[in-house]
Amino acid sequence: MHSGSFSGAVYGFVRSSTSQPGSSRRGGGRSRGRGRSGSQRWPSVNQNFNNQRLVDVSENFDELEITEDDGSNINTKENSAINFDAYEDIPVEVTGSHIPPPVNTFTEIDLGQGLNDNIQRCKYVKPTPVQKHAIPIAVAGRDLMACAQTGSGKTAAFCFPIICGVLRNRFQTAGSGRGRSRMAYPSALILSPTRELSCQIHEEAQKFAYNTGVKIVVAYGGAPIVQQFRNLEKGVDILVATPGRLVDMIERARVSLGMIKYLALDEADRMLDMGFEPQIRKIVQQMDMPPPGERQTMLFSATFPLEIQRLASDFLSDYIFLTVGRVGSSTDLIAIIML
Ligand SMILES: Nc1ncnc2c1ncn2[C@@H]1O[C@H](COP(=O)(O)OP(=O)(O)OP(=O)(O)O)[C@@H](O)[C@H]1O
Repeated sequence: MHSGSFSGAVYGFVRSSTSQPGSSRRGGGRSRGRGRSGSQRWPSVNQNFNNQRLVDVSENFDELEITEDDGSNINTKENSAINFDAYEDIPVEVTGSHIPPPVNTFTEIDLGQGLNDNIQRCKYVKPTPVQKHAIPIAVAGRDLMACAQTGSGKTAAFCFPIICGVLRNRFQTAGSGRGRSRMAYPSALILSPTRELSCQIHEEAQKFAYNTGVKIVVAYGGAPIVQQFRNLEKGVDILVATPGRLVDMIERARVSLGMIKYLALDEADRMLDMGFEPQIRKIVQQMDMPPPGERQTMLFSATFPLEIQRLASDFLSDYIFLTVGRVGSSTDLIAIIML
Protein backbone atom coordinates (compact mmCIF):
# COMPACT_ATOMS: atom_id res chain seq x y z
CA MET A 1 0.00 0.00 0.00
CA HIS A 2 1.13 3.52 -0.65
CA SER A 3 0.47 6.54 1.35
CA GLY A 4 -0.44 9.63 -0.63
CA SER A 5 0.74 12.18 1.90
CA PHE A 6 3.17 13.95 -0.39
CA SER A 7 4.09 17.03 1.54
CA GLY A 8 7.36 18.80 2.04
CA ALA A 9 9.61 21.34 0.45
CA VAL A 10 8.73 22.76 -2.91
CA TYR A 11 10.61 20.93 -5.60
CA GLY A 12 14.09 22.31 -5.74
CA PHE A 13 15.39 21.88 -9.27
CA VAL A 14 16.12 24.98 -11.25
CA ARG A 15 16.72 25.58 -14.88
CA SER A 16 20.09 26.59 -16.17
CA SER A 17 20.27 30.08 -17.55
CA THR A 18 21.85 28.47 -20.58
CA SER A 19 18.64 26.64 -21.57
CA GLN A 20 18.10 26.73 -25.27
CA PRO A 21 15.44 29.16 -26.38
CA GLY A 22 12.42 27.51 -27.90
CA SER A 23 12.88 24.29 -25.98
CA SER A 24 9.62 24.66 -24.10
CA ARG A 25 7.26 21.84 -24.93
CA ARG A 26 4.31 22.67 -22.76
CA GLY A 27 1.50 25.07 -23.37
CA GLY A 28 2.07 26.44 -19.90
CA GLY A 29 5.51 27.60 -20.90
CA ARG A 30 7.42 25.12 -18.79
CA SER A 31 10.79 24.54 -20.30
CA ARG A 32 12.41 21.15 -20.45
CA GLY A 33 15.72 22.69 -19.49
CA ARG A 34 18.07 20.72 -21.68
CA GLY A 35 20.38 23.51 -20.94
CA ARG A 36 23.77 22.52 -19.67
CA SER A 37 26.42 24.71 -21.15
CA GLY A 38 27.71 21.94 -23.37
CA SER A 39 24.36 21.70 -25.09
CA GLN A 40 25.24 24.53 -27.45
CA ARG A 41 27.26 21.91 -29.26
CA TRP A 42 24.10 20.07 -30.21
CA PRO A 43 21.98 21.08 -33.18
CA SER A 44 18.57 22.45 -32.27
CA VAL A 45 15.95 19.75 -31.94
CA ASN A 46 13.63 21.86 -34.10
CA GLN A 47 15.85 21.24 -37.06
CA ASN A 48 14.65 17.66 -36.98
CA PHE A 49 11.03 18.60 -37.50
CA ASN A 50 11.69 20.27 -40.79
CA ASN A 51 14.35 18.29 -42.55
CA GLN A 52 14.10 14.95 -40.73
CA ARG A 53 17.83 15.00 -40.18
CA LEU A 54 18.37 13.24 -36.91
CA VAL A 55 21.10 14.51 -34.66
CA ASP A 56 24.40 12.81 -35.34
CA VAL A 57 25.78 12.52 -31.85
CA SER A 58 29.10 11.22 -33.12
CA GLU A 59 29.83 14.52 -34.85
CA ASN A 60 29.77 16.16 -31.47
CA PHE A 61 30.71 13.48 -29.02
CA ASP A 62 34.08 12.78 -30.56
CA GLU A 63 35.10 16.23 -29.37
CA LEU A 64 34.25 15.45 -25.79
CA GLU A 65 36.81 13.85 -23.58
CA ILE A 66 36.17 11.30 -20.91
CA THR A 67 37.55 12.93 -17.80
CA GLU A 68 37.91 11.49 -14.36
CA ASP A 69 36.00 13.70 -11.97
CA ASP A 70 35.79 13.49 -8.23
CA GLY A 71 32.49 15.35 -8.11
CA SER A 72 33.96 18.49 -6.61
CA ASN A 73 32.91 20.64 -9.56
CA ILE A 74 29.32 19.54 -9.90
CA ASN A 75 28.07 23.08 -9.69
CA THR A 76 30.40 24.47 -12.29
CA LYS A 77 28.98 25.71 -15.57
CA GLU A 78 29.76 22.45 -17.34
CA ASN A 79 26.89 20.59 -15.75
CA SER A 80 24.78 23.10 -13.93
CA ALA A 81 21.43 22.49 -15.62
CA ILE A 82 20.42 21.15 -12.25
CA ASN A 83 21.06 22.94 -9.00
CA PHE A 84 22.44 20.18 -6.82
CA ASP A 85 22.45 22.43 -3.76
CA ALA A 86 18.68 22.42 -3.87
CA TYR A 87 18.62 18.68 -3.24
CA GLU A 88 19.08 18.78 0.44
CA ASP A 89 15.46 19.34 1.44
CA ILE A 90 13.79 17.33 -1.26
CA PRO A 91 11.46 14.76 0.29
CA VAL A 92 11.74 11.27 -1.17
CA GLU A 93 9.34 8.42 -0.48
CA VAL A 94 9.88 4.89 -1.66
CA THR A 95 7.44 2.07 -0.98
CA GLY A 96 7.10 -1.50 -2.17
CA SER A 97 8.69 -4.85 -1.47
CA HIS A 98 12.43 -5.57 -1.46
CA ILE A 99 13.48 -2.08 -2.52
CA PRO A 100 17.01 -1.88 -3.93
CA PRO A 101 18.98 0.75 -1.97
CA PRO A 102 19.68 4.15 -3.56
CA VAL A 103 23.14 5.05 -4.81
CA ASN A 104 25.19 8.19 -4.39
CA THR A 105 27.33 7.79 -7.49
CA PHE A 106 26.78 6.30 -10.93
CA THR A 107 29.76 4.03 -10.49
CA GLU A 108 28.02 2.19 -7.63
CA ILE A 109 25.76 0.62 -10.26
CA ASP A 110 27.10 -1.78 -12.83
CA LEU A 111 25.97 0.04 -15.96
CA GLY A 112 28.81 -1.22 -18.15
CA GLN A 113 31.89 0.53 -19.51
CA GLY A 114 30.28 2.06 -22.61
CA LEU A 115 27.49 3.73 -20.68
CA ASN A 116 29.85 4.83 -17.90
CA ASP A 117 32.11 6.49 -20.48
CA ASN A 118 29.15 8.36 -21.93
CA ILE A 119 27.93 9.45 -18.50
CA GLN A 120 31.35 11.01 -18.04
CA ARG A 121 31.19 12.59 -21.50
CA CYS A 122 27.86 14.13 -20.51
CA LYS A 123 29.56 15.43 -17.36
CA TYR A 124 26.98 13.79 -15.16
CA VAL A 125 28.97 13.43 -11.98
CA LYS A 126 26.35 12.97 -9.34
CA PRO A 127 22.92 11.38 -9.75
CA THR A 128 19.86 13.56 -9.15
CA PRO A 129 17.45 12.30 -6.45
CA VAL A 130 15.19 10.54 -8.94
CA GLN A 131 18.25 8.94 -10.57
CA LYS A 132 19.67 7.83 -7.18
CA HIS A 133 16.56 5.81 -6.48
CA ALA A 134 15.11 4.93 -9.88
CA ILE A 135 18.28 3.64 -11.55
CA PRO A 136 19.11 0.90 -9.03
CA ILE A 137 15.43 -0.09 -8.89
CA ALA A 138 15.21 -0.37 -12.67
CA VAL A 139 18.61 -2.02 -13.11
CA ALA A 140 17.41 -4.65 -10.63
CA GLY A 141 14.62 -5.40 -13.09
CA ARG A 142 11.79 -4.00 -10.99
CA ASP A 143 8.73 -2.18 -12.27
CA LEU A 144 8.56 1.43 -11.15
CA MET A 145 5.92 4.10 -10.68
CA ALA A 146 7.80 7.37 -10.24
CA CYS A 147 6.29 10.73 -9.41
CA ALA A 148 8.84 13.42 -10.22
CA GLN A 149 8.71 16.85 -11.71
CA THR A 150 9.89 17.96 -15.09
CA GLY A 151 13.58 18.76 -15.22
CA SER A 152 14.48 16.37 -12.42
CA GLY A 153 16.65 14.12 -14.59
CA LYS A 154 14.00 11.52 -15.43
CA THR A 155 15.34 10.95 -18.91
CA ALA A 156 18.57 9.44 -17.62
CA ALA A 157 16.64 7.65 -14.88
CA PHE A 158 14.86 5.50 -17.45
CA CYS A 159 17.40 5.61 -20.29
CA PHE A 160 20.39 4.29 -18.32
CA PRO A 161 18.64 1.06 -17.18
CA ILE A 162 17.11 0.53 -20.63
CA ILE A 163 20.42 0.97 -22.48
CA CYS A 164 22.17 -1.18 -19.90
CA GLY A 165 19.50 -3.90 -20.29
CA VAL A 166 19.60 -3.78 -24.09
CA LEU A 167 23.38 -4.20 -24.00
CA ARG A 168 23.14 -7.12 -21.59
CA ASN A 169 20.50 -8.83 -23.71
CA ARG A 170 22.70 -8.43 -26.77
CA PHE A 171 24.68 -11.40 -25.60
CA GLN A 172 21.56 -13.51 -25.29
CA THR A 173 19.46 -12.56 -28.32
CA ALA A 174 19.86 -11.76 -31.98
CA GLY A 175 19.57 -8.01 -31.37
CA SER A 176 17.51 -5.43 -33.14
CA GLY A 177 15.45 -7.72 -35.33
CA ARG A 178 17.02 -6.68 -38.59
CA GLY A 179 16.83 -9.02 -41.50
CA ARG A 180 13.55 -10.66 -40.56
CA SER A 181 11.24 -8.50 -42.67
CA ARG A 182 10.26 -4.89 -43.01
CA MET A 183 8.73 -5.23 -39.58
CA ALA A 184 10.81 -3.61 -36.83
CA TYR A 185 11.15 -5.41 -33.51
CA PRO A 186 12.37 -2.95 -30.87
CA SER A 187 13.25 -4.39 -27.49
CA ALA A 188 12.47 -1.15 -25.66
CA LEU A 189 9.71 1.39 -26.11
CA ILE A 190 9.63 4.89 -24.64
CA LEU A 191 6.28 6.61 -25.03
CA SER A 192 6.08 10.38 -24.64
CA PRO A 193 3.33 12.91 -25.28
CA THR A 194 4.82 15.24 -27.90
CA ARG A 195 7.17 15.18 -30.83
CA GLU A 196 9.38 17.75 -29.13
CA LEU A 197 9.75 15.63 -26.02
CA SER A 198 10.28 12.50 -28.11
CA CYS A 199 13.04 14.21 -30.08
CA GLN A 200 14.65 15.46 -26.89
CA ILE A 201 14.58 12.00 -25.32
CA HIS A 202 15.97 10.56 -28.55
CA GLU A 203 18.79 13.08 -28.58
CA GLU A 204 19.69 12.43 -24.94
CA ALA A 205 19.45 8.66 -25.39
CA GLN A 206 21.79 8.84 -28.38
CA LYS A 207 24.38 10.55 -26.23
CA PHE A 208 24.03 7.96 -23.51
CA ALA A 209 24.28 5.13 -26.05
CA TYR A 210 27.08 6.66 -28.09
CA ASN A 211 29.52 4.04 -29.43
CA THR A 212 27.64 1.16 -27.82
CA GLY A 213 25.89 -0.03 -30.98
CA VAL A 214 22.47 0.44 -29.42
CA LYS A 215 20.13 1.77 -32.12
CA ILE A 216 17.57 4.37 -31.14
CA VAL A 217 14.84 5.60 -33.47
CA VAL A 218 12.26 8.31 -32.92
CA ALA A 219 8.74 8.33 -34.40
CA TYR A 220 6.22 11.14 -33.99
CA GLY A 221 3.18 12.52 -35.75
CA GLY A 222 3.04 15.66 -37.85
CA ALA A 223 5.98 14.57 -40.00
CA PRO A 224 6.18 12.24 -42.99
CA ILE A 225 6.02 8.63 -41.89
CA VAL A 226 8.15 7.36 -44.78
CA GLN A 227 11.43 8.72 -43.42
CA GLN A 228 10.61 7.23 -40.04
CA PHE A 229 10.00 3.84 -41.71
CA ARG A 230 13.42 4.13 -43.34
CA ASN A 231 15.00 4.83 -39.98
CA LEU A 232 13.30 1.75 -38.56
CA GLU A 233 14.53 -0.40 -41.43
CA LYS A 234 18.12 0.36 -40.41
CA GLY A 235 17.46 -1.46 -37.15
CA VAL A 236 16.04 -0.38 -33.83
CA ASP A 237 16.66 -1.43 -30.27
CA ILE A 238 14.95 1.46 -28.54
CA LEU A 239 11.95 3.17 -30.10
CA VAL A 240 10.95 6.59 -28.77
CA ALA A 241 7.46 7.41 -29.97
CA THR A 242 4.33 9.43 -29.54
CA PRO A 243 1.26 7.20 -29.07
CA GLY A 244 -0.73 8.14 -32.19
CA ARG A 245 2.15 7.67 -34.63
CA LEU A 246 3.08 4.37 -33.03
CA VAL A 247 -0.45 2.99 -33.37
CA ASP A 248 -0.33 3.98 -37.04
CA MET A 249 2.96 2.14 -37.54
CA ILE A 250 1.73 -0.97 -35.76
CA GLU A 251 -1.47 -1.02 -37.80
CA ARG A 252 0.57 -0.77 -40.99
CA ALA A 253 2.52 -3.81 -39.78
CA ARG A 254 5.82 -1.92 -39.68
CA VAL A 255 6.41 -2.24 -35.94
CA SER A 256 5.88 -5.26 -33.71
CA LEU A 257 5.91 -4.94 -29.94
CA GLY A 258 6.33 -8.68 -29.52
CA MET A 259 9.97 -8.39 -28.44
CA ILE A 260 9.51 -5.53 -25.97
CA LYS A 261 11.40 -6.09 -22.74
CA TYR A 262 11.42 -2.50 -21.49
CA LEU A 263 8.53 -0.06 -21.56
CA ALA A 264 8.81 3.50 -20.23
CA LEU A 265 6.01 6.04 -20.23
CA ASP A 266 7.29 9.58 -19.71
CA GLU A 267 4.94 12.31 -18.58
CA ALA A 268 2.05 9.87 -18.32
CA ASP A 269 -0.25 12.50 -16.83
CA ARG A 270 0.44 14.81 -19.75
CA MET A 271 -0.35 12.00 -22.20
CA LEU A 272 -3.69 11.43 -20.49
CA ASP A 273 -4.41 15.19 -20.46
CA MET A 274 -3.85 15.16 -24.21
CA GLY A 275 -6.41 12.39 -24.66
CA PHE A 276 -3.96 9.59 -25.47
CA GLU A 277 -5.35 7.01 -23.04
CA PRO A 278 -7.12 4.93 -25.74
CA GLN A 279 -3.94 4.81 -27.85
CA ILE A 280 -1.77 4.02 -24.85
CA ARG A 281 -4.07 1.19 -23.75
CA LYS A 282 -4.19 -0.11 -27.29
CA ILE A 283 -0.38 -0.14 -27.51
CA VAL A 284 0.19 -1.68 -24.11
CA GLN A 285 -2.79 -4.01 -23.76
CA GLN A 286 -4.30 -4.79 -27.15
CA MET A 287 -1.36 -5.39 -29.47
CA ASP A 288 1.37 -8.00 -29.20
CA MET A 289 3.28 -6.50 -26.29
CA PRO A 290 4.31 -9.01 -23.61
CA PRO A 291 2.15 -8.68 -20.47
CA PRO A 292 3.24 -7.17 -17.12
CA GLY A 293 5.76 -9.46 -15.48
CA GLU A 294 7.20 -10.51 -18.84
CA ARG A 295 8.35 -6.99 -19.62
CA GLN A 296 9.74 -4.31 -17.33
CA THR A 297 7.63 -1.18 -17.08
CA MET A 298 8.49 2.29 -15.77
CA LEU A 299 5.77 4.87 -15.45
CA PHE A 300 6.77 8.50 -14.85
CA SER A 301 4.31 11.21 -14.00
CA ALA A 302 4.44 14.61 -12.30
CA THR A 303 1.03 14.07 -10.73
CA PHE A 304 -0.75 11.02 -9.41
CA PRO A 305 -4.47 11.33 -10.12
CA LEU A 306 -6.86 8.37 -10.21
CA GLU A 307 -6.34 7.78 -13.93
CA ILE A 308 -2.59 7.37 -13.42
CA GLN A 309 -3.20 5.06 -10.48
CA ARG A 310 -5.37 2.92 -12.74
CA LEU A 311 -2.69 2.83 -15.42
CA ALA A 312 -0.16 1.87 -12.76
CA SER A 313 -2.22 -1.04 -11.50
CA ASP A 314 -3.02 -2.19 -15.07
CA PHE A 315 0.49 -1.84 -16.54
CA LEU A 316 2.86 -2.60 -13.67
CA SER A 317 3.68 -5.76 -11.80
CA ASP A 318 4.88 -5.87 -8.16
CA TYR A 319 6.10 -2.34 -8.56
CA ILE A 320 8.03 0.09 -6.44
CA PHE A 321 6.48 3.48 -5.90
CA LEU A 322 8.85 6.45 -5.82
CA THR A 323 7.95 10.04 -5.08
CA VAL A 324 10.58 12.74 -5.35
CA GLY A 325 9.59 16.25 -4.36
CA ARG A 326 6.04 17.40 -4.03
CA VAL A 327 3.61 15.81 -6.42
CA GLY A 328 1.98 18.30 -8.80
CA SER A 329 -1.57 18.76 -7.65
CA SER A 330 -2.49 17.93 -4.08
CA THR A 331 -6.20 17.76 -4.98
CA ASP A 332 -5.43 14.95 -7.38
CA LEU A 333 -3.88 12.79 -4.75
CA ILE A 334 -5.65 9.71 -3.61
CA ALA A 335 -4.44 8.29 -0.36
CA ILE A 336 -4.25 4.58 -1.04
CA ILE A 337 -3.68 2.26 -3.92
CA MET A 338 -3.34 -1.49 -3.86
CA LEU A 339 -0.23 -3.15 -5.18
N1 LIG B 1 23.02 13.70 -13.01
C1 LIG B 1 23.06 14.79 -13.76
N2 LIG B 1 24.11 15.63 -13.70
C2 LIG B 1 24.15 16.76 -14.45
N3 LIG B 1 23.17 17.14 -15.30
C3 LIG B 1 22.10 16.34 -15.38
C4 LIG B 1 21.98 15.13 -14.63
N4 LIG B 1 20.80 14.55 -14.94
C5 LIG B 1 20.20 15.33 -15.84
N5 LIG B 1 20.98 16.41 -16.12
C6 LIG B 1 20.66 17.51 -17.03
O1 LIG B 1 19.57 18.22 -16.44
C7 LIG B 1 18.64 18.67 -17.41
C8 LIG B 1 17.26 18.16 -17.08
O2 LIG B 1 17.28 16.75 -17.15
P1 LIG B 1 16.14 15.99 -17.94
O3 LIG B 1 15.79 16.74 -19.15
O4 LIG B 1 16.58 14.59 -18.03
O5 LIG B 1 14.97 16.09 -16.92
P2 LIG B 1 13.59 15.41 -17.09
O6 LIG B 1 13.11 15.16 -15.71
O7 LIG B 1 13.66 14.27 -18.03
O8 LIG B 1 12.79 16.56 -17.73
P3 LIG B 1 11.39 16.43 -18.44
O9 LIG B 1 10.35 16.28 -17.41
O10 LIG B 1 11.36 17.73 -19.12
O11 LIG B 1 11.42 15.23 -19.33
C9 LIG B 1 19.21 18.20 -18.74
O12 LIG B 1 19.94 19.27 -19.29
C10 LIG B 1 20.12 17.07 -18.37
O13 LIG B 1 21.17 16.88 -19.29
